[in-house]
Amino acid sequence: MTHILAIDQGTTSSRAILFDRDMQPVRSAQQEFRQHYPASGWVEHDPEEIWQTVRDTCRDAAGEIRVAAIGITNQRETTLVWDRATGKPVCNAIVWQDRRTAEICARLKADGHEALVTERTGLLLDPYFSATKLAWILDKMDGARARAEAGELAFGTVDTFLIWRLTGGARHVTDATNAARTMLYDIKSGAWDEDICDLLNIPMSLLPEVLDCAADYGTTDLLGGQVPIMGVAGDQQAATIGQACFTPGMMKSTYGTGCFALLNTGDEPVASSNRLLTTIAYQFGGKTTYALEGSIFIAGAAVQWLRDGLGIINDAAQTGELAASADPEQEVILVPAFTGLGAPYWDADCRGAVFGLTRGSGPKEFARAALESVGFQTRDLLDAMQADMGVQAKTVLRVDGGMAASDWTMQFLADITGAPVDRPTVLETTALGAAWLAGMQAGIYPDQNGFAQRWALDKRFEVGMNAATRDRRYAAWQDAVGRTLSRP
Ligand SMILES: Nc1ncnc2c1ncn2[C@@H]1O[C@H](COP(=O)(O)OP(=O)(O)O)[C@@H](O)[C@H]1O
Ligand SMILES: O=P(O)(O)OC[C@H](O)CO
Repeated sequence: MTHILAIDQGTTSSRAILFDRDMQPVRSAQQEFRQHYPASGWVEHDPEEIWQTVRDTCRDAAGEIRVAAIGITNQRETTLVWDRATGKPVCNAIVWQDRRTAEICARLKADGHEALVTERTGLLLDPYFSATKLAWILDKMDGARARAEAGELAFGTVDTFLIWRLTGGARHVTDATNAARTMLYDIKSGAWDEDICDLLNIPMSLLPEVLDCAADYGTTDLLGGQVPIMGVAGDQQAATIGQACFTPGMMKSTYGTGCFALLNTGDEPVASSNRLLTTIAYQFGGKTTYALEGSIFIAGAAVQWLRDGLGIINDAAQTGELAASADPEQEVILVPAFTGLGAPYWDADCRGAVFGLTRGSGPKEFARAALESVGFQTRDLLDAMQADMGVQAKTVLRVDGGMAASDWTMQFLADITGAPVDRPTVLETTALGAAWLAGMQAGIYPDQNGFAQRWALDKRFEVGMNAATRDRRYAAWQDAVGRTLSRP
């Protein structure tokens, strides 16, 4: 038995990818599931659909092959609460993109609590993170608080929920990277924070045990026999691992529904002065490595909007060609604040805007504006990282995720950031990271150095745009954002 199964439970789909002894993906299965938008700014997933799609894709990907170990990576922050006796969720999962707790966050900020939260968790007081979503569930779901106080309920991010289901309720666990995204976890001491739990009235009995990224997470009979779960990391941290960003100063950016850039900062957490997040990159053998993270809520989702909202493309892959044929004289700018803006603005209330429209603006210009918005937003993050870290930040950017397949977008990214962009041969780095954690723990895959040496370049995008054009275009973006923010 030398195959490793990686579960990648993402925002729009669940994937299972089988890796062979040489860490090559050999089989995969993917299922999309429904997005529920019950009110403006609300986003939910049905936990049973998450579970069913994971279960089915795992069985499809594994087929008859006997799996040595399972690694799990997942959309982070998304919040679930379930009954310990029945495993039944008390309500839909509240997704990371959901802004329903903006008011709770505003109130906590007004009461002066943000400094403590940031000091302990490395995060900002924003609805993005699990803590206020969990508080909302306890407050709003009938009887939830009483049941929580009686010890009947369990909280978890998606990894925890999946492990609970996979192990038949035997394990209530998470890993340090997922814990770091709850806004309830002290990333320096490595423990749940009593003060923040008190502040939000969250009983600590709800919280899972926190383990290293490579550890014993229990076993599952899902694939027949008993298969151990041996690796867990939030998807952006798994991508950081999969991109082998193990040295301080190395940085990756993943382009899926959203975009998340992580810069390895080594053994010490770096507090950001530029509204980035301080987070855990990974934890091995009880030793924590930290990262600075910039989180953008809308990247590939802007392309989905071109397809599903505007109907100007049938397939994401058409966008690059359309953008390439856009009128070079027009400079349409899309600020895709569909669910507010993330780093470095953290404006939950603003909504998207388009600038620079003329009578000649059409699908091509919209397509280009959507792809460019991803580059502009990444530049915002890299500038913030540079300001926090000095010159170290503007090294090469390693990219991955579905949208990294777009050459046009990656070239614009290099042009507008002024830094080369490296795309590896394996774009499924998130799943690779999870597979490596499990395979390494199982003694099948190489150690950290051996794994890093296997990273292989597909294509480097060199900077092509001249500095004057770059500065002018970026200034136009900053102006457009300034006019979009709810509190300029
Ligand atoms: N060739 C492409 N050009 C532009 N965008 C693309 C391309 N291929 C995929 N995408 C976008 O990438 C996203 C899918 O990436 P993926 O990593 O699967 O996302 P997630 O894990 O968030 O579901 C979608 O939003 C899609 O619109
Ligand atoms: O599902 P993705 O790949 O868009 O990632 C979601 C992130 O983990 C949210 O923080």
